[in-house]
Order: sequence, then structure tokens, then C-alpha cells
Amino acid sequence: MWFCCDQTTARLKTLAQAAQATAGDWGAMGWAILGYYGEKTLVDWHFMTFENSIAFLGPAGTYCNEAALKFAQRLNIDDPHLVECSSFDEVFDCVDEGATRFGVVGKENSLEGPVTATLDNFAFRTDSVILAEEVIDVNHCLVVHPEADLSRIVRVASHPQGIAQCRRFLAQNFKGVATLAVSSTAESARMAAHDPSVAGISNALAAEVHGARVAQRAIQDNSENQTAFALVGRMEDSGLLTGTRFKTTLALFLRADKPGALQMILSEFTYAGINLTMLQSRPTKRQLGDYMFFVELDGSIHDIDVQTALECLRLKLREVKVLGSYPVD
Ligand SMILES: O=C(O)C(=O)C[C@]1(C(=O)O)C=C[C@@H](O)C=C1
Repeated sequence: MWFCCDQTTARLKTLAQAAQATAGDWGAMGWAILGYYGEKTLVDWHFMTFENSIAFLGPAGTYCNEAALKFAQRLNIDDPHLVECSSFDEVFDCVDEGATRFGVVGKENSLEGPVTATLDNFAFRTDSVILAEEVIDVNHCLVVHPEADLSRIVRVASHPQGIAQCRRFLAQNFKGVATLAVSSTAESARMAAHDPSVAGISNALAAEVHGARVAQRAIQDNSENQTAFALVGRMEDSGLLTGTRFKTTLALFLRADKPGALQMILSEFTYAGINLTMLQSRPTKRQLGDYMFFVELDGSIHDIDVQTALECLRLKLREVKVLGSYPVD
């Protein structure tokens, strides 16, 4: 059921949550914003089925939204019920609390590296796992109010990753202008559409959805800018998607910090002939100087060589947590 209303997206979210609370056993209400035109919002209102629900970083038009639609296609979900969240933490909460079956979070960017907040969620907060990976091309635009004068911009807003990926452009074109970190790139487009003194960094779709104007395209420091997103879900759903190429992501916790600990880990992968695609150390959050490692490798936990390496590591480490073993195409 579609309808057009004169409510803001924030107010609609409150209404949708109230409807969900009263929906009871016969299913929750779901809704998706199809377009936002000034004060009017075109809404697709439906009964949400848990099976088709995907939480993503909103509002509409984020790169995460693009990834969620690609995952829906791979899952053969024709009418995904997309649930908008304001952070990746909230996406994890949706899946963990059973509000949605799936969630989509940023995992790694080709310019800025691993999304550490996502890795930390997997290592320390959630029992959900990575079910699949989808790589999205990131083409940032400078987006402004339709009547904005570029010389009067006093703030450039975006997701911290968006700002970091356009550092050179900002230094050359907005020297001395303050930057503002907001929850997503599309949120910065929404802000720009309402305030001529604020510019946003987002894709062209977000500008169109939220009523902003694209002032300049391709402003990222490197044209080869891509972000890998993870489909997050319960362990029971791993294996739902199949593919020809697999990756496995691990969180490795040492028994004790000692010389050669990292070399010992790496040598297990070398002996098993496994190619690593990412290595990241992160604080264990127990005490200063205490670190654990995230490792991503080519292969599946069903491969004999991966199983061999994991068995050896389990003998030597305090914990080997498999964050997911999933198809990448
Ligand atoms: O803000 C968005 O549009 C997002 O989907 C988040 C995100 C990220 O987490 O890195 C995704 C891609 C870009 O790298 C910038 C921001």
C-alpha cells in the first residue's frame, strides 16, 4: 500500500514503532520511504514479515542502502522490508534482538581500511555472524541546497569515512571550513537540502532522494574507492547464500603477550598455504597494551587447509572466534 503524507521521516519512524508495538502476533508493520519531497514523504506501508527484514544504516540513499538491495537480490527477496537505523551499532541490535532477520554494516573501505567499529561489534558484542559480502563502488559528490552559494558554505558534513575519503578535495576547495561528522552520507545530503550553509558528501542518489543539488561529482581522493559491506545474521542462516569464492573472518585472542606471538599465528596460515586478505590488531579493552587480531582469509571453514590451520591455532590461542565464513560473489 503506498501513500503520500506530510510527515517528516523522523515522525514516521515514531508512528511505525508505535504500530509495531501494537501489531502483536499477526506480524509487525513495516514501511519504506520511497521518496522525500520537501515536506511530503512517499511511503510504502505494509505488513513486515520477519523473513524479509533487513536493517541498514539510513536514511534512504546511503551506500549501505545500495548494499542492502543487492543482498536482497542475492537472497531472492523481491520486496525487502528495509528497517532504517542511525548507526551500525543499531543495525547489530536489530539482528541481536530479533527485530530483523538480517542487517547490513560496512566492513572495509579500499582507502581507509577495516571499519573497526564493525569488527569490535563482532568480537565483543554480538553472536551474529557474517553471512555474505558485497562490494559497492563509492562515488562521492559534493551536495548542497538547491539555492546554495558555494562561497557561503560554513560547514561540510558527512559520515566520518566520507570526510576521510575526500580529504584532498576538502583541503583544496574548503580550506578552513569546519567539517561535521554525521551518522551517514545520506544524512549529510538531507541536512544540506535543508540548510544552504551546509554542504554534504554523498552519492547522487541520496541528493535526489532528499532534494539536494549535486555541485560536483567524483570528489574522492582516489577514483578506485570501494566499500565492502557485510550481511549480518544468525548462525542458523549461514549457508543460506552460496557462491564460488569464500572468505573467512576470525578474531584471535592470545593467551599471553610474548615475543613471536603474531609470527606464530601467521606461520600456521603459511604452513596451510592460506592467503590472508586482511590483518588488523585491536585493543582487547582489558588493559593498555593488550591486543587481539582480526584476520580475513581466502577460503571457507569447510576447506581442509582452513580446518587444519584453525585446529592448530585453537591449541595455541586463548580463543579463536569465527566471525563468518561466507561467499563473496
Ligand atoms: O554513510 C553511508 O552512506 C554508508 O553507507 C556508510 C559508509 C561507511 O561506513 O564507510 C559507507 C561507504 C562510504 O565509505 C562512506 C560511509
